[in-house]
Amino acid sequence: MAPKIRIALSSDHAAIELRQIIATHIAAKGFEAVDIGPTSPESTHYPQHGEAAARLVASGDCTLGIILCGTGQGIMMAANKVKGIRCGVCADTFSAKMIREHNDANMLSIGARVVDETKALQIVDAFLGAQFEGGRHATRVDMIKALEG
Ligand SMILES: O=C(CO)[C@H](O)[C@H](O)COP(=O)(O)O
Repeated sequence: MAPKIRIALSSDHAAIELRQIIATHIAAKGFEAVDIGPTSPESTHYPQHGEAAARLVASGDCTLGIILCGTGQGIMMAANKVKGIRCGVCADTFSAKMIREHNDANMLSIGARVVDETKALQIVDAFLGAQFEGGRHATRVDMIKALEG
């Protein structure tokens, strides 16, 4: 049997419940959910959680990552500071599909205060179900990589 694709998950306090729902959802779909928390509802700082998930992806420990905060924006900004990470915030399924197909995104960010559970799971499915198309998009992704220095 092929090893399960490992998906890193993290969030801040604004998205704990939704993150856990997503972890259960993707595990039911056959992925390995590597949920690194937090589990406490205490207020915390999204940069550290974004970085932690991003490092799992950048190191190759996990293939993809899904991160959440209130808007999805701050944790996305933090994750994108880690070399090798291409993370987009999505509030719709079209964008979630396109960041994989055109941008070769390896992380998805979702705002738990922006979308409801149903939409969030649709976004996750769109992201995980899409594949990078390569071709002309590879040229552009290489240009993004070149900006990393
Ligand atoms: O969305 C976020 C970052 O982009 C955070 O979840 C949000 O800023 C947290 O706010 P608060 O401390 O008021 O719960």
